[in-house]
Amino acid sequence: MGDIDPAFIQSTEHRPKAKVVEVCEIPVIDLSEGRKELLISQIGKACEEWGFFQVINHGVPFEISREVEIEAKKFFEMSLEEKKKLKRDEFNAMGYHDGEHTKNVRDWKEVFDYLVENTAEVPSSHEPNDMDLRILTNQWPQNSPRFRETLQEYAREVEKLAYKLLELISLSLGLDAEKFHGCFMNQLSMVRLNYYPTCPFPDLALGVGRHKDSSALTVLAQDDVGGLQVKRKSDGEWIPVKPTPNAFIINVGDIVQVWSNDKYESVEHRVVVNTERERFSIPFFFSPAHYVIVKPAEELVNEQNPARYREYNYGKFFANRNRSDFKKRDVENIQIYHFRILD
Ligand SMILES: O=C(O)CCC(=O)C(=O)O
Ligand SMILES: [Fe+2]
Repeated sequence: MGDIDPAFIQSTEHRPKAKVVEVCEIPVIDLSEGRKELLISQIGKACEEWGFFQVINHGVPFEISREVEIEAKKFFEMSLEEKKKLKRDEFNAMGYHDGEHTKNVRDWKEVFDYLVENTAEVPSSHEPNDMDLRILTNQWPQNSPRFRETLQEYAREVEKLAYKLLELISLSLGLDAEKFHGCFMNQLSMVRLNYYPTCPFPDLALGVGRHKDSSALTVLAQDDVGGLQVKRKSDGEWIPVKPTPNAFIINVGDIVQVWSNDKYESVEHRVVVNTERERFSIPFFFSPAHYVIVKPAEELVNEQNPARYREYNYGKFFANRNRSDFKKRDVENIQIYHFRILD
């Protein structure tokens, strides 16, 4: 490859530094810990201090994770022509995509997205008064039943883990374990296969630009290459998340930030690429149904601690994001702070 397409170039302030210190500060939490109170406090502390943690002994069978990795690799090795048969578009956001923009700069990656439920209703448009709905549907490659079966099985397993984590997070906030479970009936949760090819310009481009996840929480599997960086809350430094074998990385998404009324923050993260090794990662975005109204939990709001967010409709937020993920636009896409009530 010769010159870099300018669409990929990050502005100077957002370019990755050539040298990053290899530190592993993100807490690692053992979910097989039998003392539940201890587990809840570890999770609460990690959510407060980092918005990120890793889990081990999480119950997702290793073989399933391994098989998904193999299927993901095979998928992205297919010709562009084959992959483009499953291309996602403005009407159906599920399938293959290689032109995603984060904050209006193109990401150095290819993705394949699928819903945990095979279909899901979403608003037809981001316009607040447009009540029309449409159906998103998974797109699967033909002649590859194994791909579909493996990915669906994986989604079911990770979903179980996501519910378990949501319970622990709710308990850590002093809320009922199942306080938010109802929001995930008709969920919009999806799994993304991320493929980051090697990049001849790793100092200019990013695999994914800095962003916060709009999910309630994200359960991410990464391979052993590394590249994910988290913005440390204490000083704004970008801290690499060192790959831990058989661990999942969990991060608080925008929805938990709002539900917790800012006790937990959806922290910015990004992915750096490199010249030597391609990388795969698989996030599961645990997200509610389109009709869910997201607002701070009433138990956490009082006169001393008033609600810090206006309520919003998750489906409209999703539709808005989706619109701007596709092409470079002149304005910043929708962000959770747009709903913040200013003091
Ligand atoms: O690849 C990764 O490690 C993280 C990807 C990510 O943040 C995302 O897809 O939202
Ligand atoms: Fe993310």
